[in-house]
Amino acid sequence: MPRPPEPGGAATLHRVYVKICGLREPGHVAAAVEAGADAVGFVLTRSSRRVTPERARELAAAVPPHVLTVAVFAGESPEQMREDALASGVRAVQLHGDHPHEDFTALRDLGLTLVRAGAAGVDLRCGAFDEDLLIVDAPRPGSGEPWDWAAVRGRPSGRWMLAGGLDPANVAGAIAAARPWGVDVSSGVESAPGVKDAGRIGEFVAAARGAATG
Ligand SMILES: O=C(O)c1ccccc1NCC(=O)[C@H](O)[C@H](O)COP(=O)(O)O
Repeated sequence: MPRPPEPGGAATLHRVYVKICGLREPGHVAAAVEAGADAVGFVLTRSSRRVTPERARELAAAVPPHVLTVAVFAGESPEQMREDALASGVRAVQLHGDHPHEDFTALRDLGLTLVRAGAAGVDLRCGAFDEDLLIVDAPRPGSGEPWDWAAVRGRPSGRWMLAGGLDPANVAGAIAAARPWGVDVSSGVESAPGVKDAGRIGEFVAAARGAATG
């Protein structure tokens, strides 16, 4: 199973992992890859950013193996997620919201990287649901709404990404405030709701890479 790199130790400065989410166009996927993103996300759930599994497969096919391709779900059944994940050919699935531990267990045999995502009230231990990565997000995913990132500093453990209202201008400060292992963004790299912007994608990755976390 593909696994992302280990998080840095307590006193180790490490390269921040960067995921760009909600991509719908080949040019924006290429921009994310070119900028040096570690992961790209395709939303396969109810959203203005939704793509079909077939479209996700087309987009994922152009992504080199060192970049993780992620299908994002929220509330679908394990059967539906299995079907759509396999149809899209991604290497990771992200379960957003109130999915129970059993849903992760039901997907484990697919051999994909499992990502659990939720607001700061969820269990903040990465691996608590047998997932490989954790995203700590705003209450409304994909809304672009900032929240009190510093409030979670020191609380999540393992490979965890900060998300929710990040953009090229604030991501370095958010990293300094929360000290995450990685960051995830969607709205903050768009020029209009649901419309990605190649320039902002590049700026976001550069700003996140310019920050260090320990
Ligand atoms: O992006 C969406 O539209 C979405 C809809 C439903 C569930 C999850 C969704 N996105 C998940 C993500 O990983 C986003 O990148 C994350 O919520 C951050 O979004 P934003 O605040 O817009 O940067």
